[in-house]
Amino acid sequence: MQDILNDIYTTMLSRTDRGQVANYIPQLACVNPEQFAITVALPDGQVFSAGCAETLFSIQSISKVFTLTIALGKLGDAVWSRVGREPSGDPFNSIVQLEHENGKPRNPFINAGAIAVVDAIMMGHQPRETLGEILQFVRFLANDESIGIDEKVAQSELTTGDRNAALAHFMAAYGRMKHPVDQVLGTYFHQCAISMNCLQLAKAGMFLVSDGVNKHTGIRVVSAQRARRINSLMLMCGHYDGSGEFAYRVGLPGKSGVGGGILAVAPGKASIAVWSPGLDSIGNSKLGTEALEMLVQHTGWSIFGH
Ligand SMILES: NC(=O)CC[C@H](N)C(=O)O
Repeated sequence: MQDILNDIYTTMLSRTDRGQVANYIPQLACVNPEQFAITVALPDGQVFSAGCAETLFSIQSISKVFTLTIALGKLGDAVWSRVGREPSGDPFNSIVQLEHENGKPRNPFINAGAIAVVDAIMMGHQPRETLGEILQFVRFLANDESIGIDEKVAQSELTTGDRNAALAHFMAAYGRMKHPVDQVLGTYFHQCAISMNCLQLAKAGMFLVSDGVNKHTGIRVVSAQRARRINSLMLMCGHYDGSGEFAYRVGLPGKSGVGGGILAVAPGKASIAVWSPGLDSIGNSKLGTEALEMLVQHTGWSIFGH
């Protein structure tokens, strides 16, 4: 495995077109696009990495996997009265479907859906408490108490977050927000600003590899059925309007973020985190996707076969 990762790393180093860093969040625009990291965590406890796997980055929308998991734990199937489970085929920050579909977001991974999920898990609490809960859950998943929030990134998004504010207010107009919009948005921006490295992220994904049990800690996080369902949502919706392309090229459940990270799950085999800040036109990590494509070619881990 180490040889495969070294090979991927060397290939990625040679790439000249690395995509564009997200520039609509000024703090993310400052990140050096030359960086690349990959970590593969196996259920037997082995962890392999190449590149700067200990460098922290903004997990952004990857956090939506963790908040969905919390929401399912708190609300069970009632989550699905707040968000749907279908791919949107539209960009992550799109508003168009909301008007046609009664203010109900298509899925929990587009921005509107993730904002609705945060509103659902707040349950009358203040943003600080909800954020504490999210952070605690991520630390528990990764078995790492050092994980925190990059306040600069959160503030940067807060001051440029008109688009997300529009989504939240639009949903509120349909009576779909139970908490003040500014509180929900503040919580959402901070959850997206969680900083992790590839090592931590791969470990946090372990519970989705082995039917809901994190084999590194031996703790059951969710039921096997729930893990399977989260994986299928990641496969269908985790890369927005690029989900079909990602399934075609990589064939694994995956969730991307505009910080350039991707968490991918090879059920029964491995949890994989990749990071390269440059994005493709859809907002998914360009080299991250390429690296995962190489990895499945070498390992045969695609859920669709070799
Ligand atoms: N795709 C993403 O990672 C988007 C998350 C980002 N925080 C936003 O709301 O725009």
